[in-house]
Amino acid sequence: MKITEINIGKISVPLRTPFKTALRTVNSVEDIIVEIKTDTGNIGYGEAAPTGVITGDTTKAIIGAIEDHIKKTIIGMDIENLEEILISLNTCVLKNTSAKAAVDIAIYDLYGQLYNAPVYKLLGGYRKEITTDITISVNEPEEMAKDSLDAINRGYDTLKIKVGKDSYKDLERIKAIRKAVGYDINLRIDANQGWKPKEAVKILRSMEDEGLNIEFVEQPVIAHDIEGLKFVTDNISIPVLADESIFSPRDALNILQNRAADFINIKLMKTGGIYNALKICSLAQIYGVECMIGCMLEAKVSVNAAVHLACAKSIITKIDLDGPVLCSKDPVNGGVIFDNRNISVSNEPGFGVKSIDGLIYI
Ligand SMILES: C[C@H](N)C(=O)N[C@H](CCC(=O)O)C(=O)O
Ligand SMILES: [Mg+2]
Repeated sequence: MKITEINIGKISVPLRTPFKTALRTVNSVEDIIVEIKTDTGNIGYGEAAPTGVITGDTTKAIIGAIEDHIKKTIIGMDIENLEEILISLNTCVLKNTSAKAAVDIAIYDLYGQLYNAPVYKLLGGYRKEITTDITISVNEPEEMAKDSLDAINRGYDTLKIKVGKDSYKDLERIKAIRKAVGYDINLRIDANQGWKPKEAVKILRSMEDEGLNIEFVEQPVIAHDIEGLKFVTDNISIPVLADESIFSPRDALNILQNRAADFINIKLMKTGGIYNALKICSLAQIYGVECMIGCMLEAKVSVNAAVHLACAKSIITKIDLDGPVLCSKDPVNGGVIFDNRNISVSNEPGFGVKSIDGLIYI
């Protein structure tokens, strides 16, 4: 099964409500779709999210990396030689993890089709169903409490609450949400780098003192400040999850060796796809550190791949794959099935994506 063609397209999917974090406000998913064709007539699909503020990857940079570097490197290669393709993909251009993720996902899709097996089975086949949380955007406390109740009415029992913007309001935000939802609902918080280390410790200790029962805090401080991250981890009881601080397996190893965080958030857009995500899973397993699988604002093509990875690996114990359910519609035909918070894989070969509505080729 040889790669003959790589096509690039765009999708635009409006969100149900604006997505707001300490880093950005977004109204729609505007992602790049990669379609890889082979001499056997098989098609593999991948997706890249241009989350410039986190990955540095803009729409044009993603297209440029694929057009100028990746295409000429992997066209003609045989899907049977998975390792060779993925090493070539990862070395033909530095960084550009979102472009690499889209291509890596399409390659794994084809690899599954080649062996007529769903990817989660090829990678470990640990389970067939997972349960995702849902994100509550950062807003005024009352609005966040209302959004939290709406999410519970949609069937979610774990809320990932965005904080870190106008941080003097963060304690009030969590108090308002806890009061509204009660103590049977699981609350995790994500500051998206919004706090300074000492500020983070102060805010999180007051949440502890108020008995707000937070499952974990995600990325309290700026991504490059690993010492600051460790300071927070060492000075609060709430577990700390590293997100923007970890892109590569090397980043993960550094955090693991320094015990700078309690958990790791793996996102395919940061790792450059499944190939490097698997290495992070292995490192985390060695250190006994559980992982979350997360996503950017992504539709179901790349989230589909993340679901397969999560179903394959036991070290992934926390799921934040709510991209598709934040969207007002699902343009992807085939693939994993979302039933509110429950997501299940099917036995279709590869990732099972059949077609994508509204795909505009560029
Ligand atoms: C969508 C997901 N639940 C999430 O919150 N991801 C963010 C980054 C998303 C973005 O800005 O596109 C995160 O975990 O930091
Ligand atoms: Mg995060």
